[in-house]
Amino acid sequence: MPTIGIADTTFARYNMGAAAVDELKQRINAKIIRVTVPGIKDLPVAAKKLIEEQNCDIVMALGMPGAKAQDKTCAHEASQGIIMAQLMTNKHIIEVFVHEDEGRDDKELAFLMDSRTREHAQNVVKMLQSPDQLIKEAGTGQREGFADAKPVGQ
Ligand SMILES: Cc1nc2c(=O)[nH]c(=O)nc-2n(C[C@H](O)[C@H](O)[C@H](O)CO)c1C
Repeated sequence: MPTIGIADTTFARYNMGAAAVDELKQRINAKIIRVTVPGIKDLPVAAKKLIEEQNCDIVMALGMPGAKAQDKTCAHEASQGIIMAQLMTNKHIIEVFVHEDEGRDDKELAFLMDSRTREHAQNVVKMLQSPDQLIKEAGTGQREGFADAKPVGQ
């Protein structure tokens, strides 16, 4: 049975961790370990600890960069930390960020935070259980949250 780590934040305006746990529980028999940290810059070490101290096979790092310029910088820094944590542990940390200004209003933002989280949870299940399914989907313009893009040149 795989162990899946979920790290989310209190800064986010939607309970992304709850959505991830709910989606995973419907789709896979796994041990799920969840932690919540204040913000996205706290996610890299939270994910690394889930892997190294809690033996997680894969981690979802869930967060919401705000709309201000300093939030965008913060998101870039957090992403770099998450990539570094992946390279240090040789495990995937699926970064699920929804920028606050991706939604036209609160309703669309909530929809996007829920749907992107759930679709990435489905990706995690595929990565663990059926990586061949991802190969079948290669180049098909998959997008998490909003509608998929159309593939070109085939
Ligand atoms: C400027 C800023 N922006 C965000 C953000 O957009 N999203 C988020 O989740 N957290 C933000 N934070 C908080 C940091 O990620 C972090 O929690 C604190 O610096 C404490 O380590 C900060 C400081």
